[in-house]
Amino acid sequence: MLRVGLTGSIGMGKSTMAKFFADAGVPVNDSDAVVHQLYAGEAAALVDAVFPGTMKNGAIDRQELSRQLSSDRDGFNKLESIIHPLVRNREQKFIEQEQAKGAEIVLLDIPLLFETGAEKRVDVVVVVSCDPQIQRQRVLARPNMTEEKFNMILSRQTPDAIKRERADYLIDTSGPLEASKQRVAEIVEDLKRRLRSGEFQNA
Ligand SMILES: CC(C)(COP(=O)(O)OP(=O)(O)OC[C@H]1O[C@@H](n2cnc3c(N)ncnc32)[C@H](O)[C@@H]1O)[C@@H](O)C(=O)NCCC(=O)NCCS
Ligand SMILES: Nc1ncnc2c1ncn2[C@@H]1O[C@H](COP(=O)(O)OP(=O)(O)OP(=O)(O)O)[C@@H](O)[C@H]1O
Repeated sequence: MLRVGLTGSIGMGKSTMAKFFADAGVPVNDSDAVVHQLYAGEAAALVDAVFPGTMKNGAIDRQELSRQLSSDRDGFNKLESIIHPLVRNREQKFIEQEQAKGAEIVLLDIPLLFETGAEKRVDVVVVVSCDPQIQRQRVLARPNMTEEKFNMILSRQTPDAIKRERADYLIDTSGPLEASKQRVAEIVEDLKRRLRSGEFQNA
């Protein structure tokens, strides 16, 4: 089973591209979505123990958590040490389930693919990128987003230029959605062709 890692900096269009892969029939595991599910379940009490007052009605309030992170120098490190092992666990379960179903290709949407060494767990890396001005506009247009939060998140991510260099496939989302969708279809076709040709012997 071919493991394709999808990554990209904040607002580059990663989630939108992951949906296009799913539309093309590729099962997707979305790490950001897993984090959000964990906050509404098993991770809520664990996070609230370290960031008191972030749990509201049994679920983590991400806005309150972001607020606390902005004034805690070591906050992200503490949070990531709780969350990342749980996310990794969910990813492993997803892989096992898809393997049991006989999937040929799976897409692992991993925002911190390069930062956490997840590159080693995948056979192919797809990077989603766009013009930095477009990225900025998209992100700042989101509700509850501030310049400070955008910068805080960006500072924890590998720069886009380095991601681009390390990509096996690049999707530039600066243009229309339809063009990005076409690019995803092209990548899926190319991966299937390479699989058929026996290029991924160990996958
Ligand atoms: C900081 C939090 C509260 C902000 O929540 P919010 O709903 O506003 O944003 P969302 O989760 O959709 O993330 C926005 C963007 O920031 C990126 N991002 C999130 N956490 C991190 C991080 N620790 N380091 C770098 N980038 C991150 C996401 O991949 C996404 O591109 C939330 O992202 C969080 O709890 N992050 C810690 C968990 C984590 O490391 N997630 C990354 C993927 S496993
Ligand atoms: N060609 C395009 N490709 C992808 N997204 C586009 C394109 N044109 C416009 N957009 C818009 O840009 C936004 C990208 O958001 P999306 O949630 O996919 O990014 P993301 O990289 O997953 O963000 P985050 O990392 O913060 O989760 C969406 O609102 C999407 O509709």
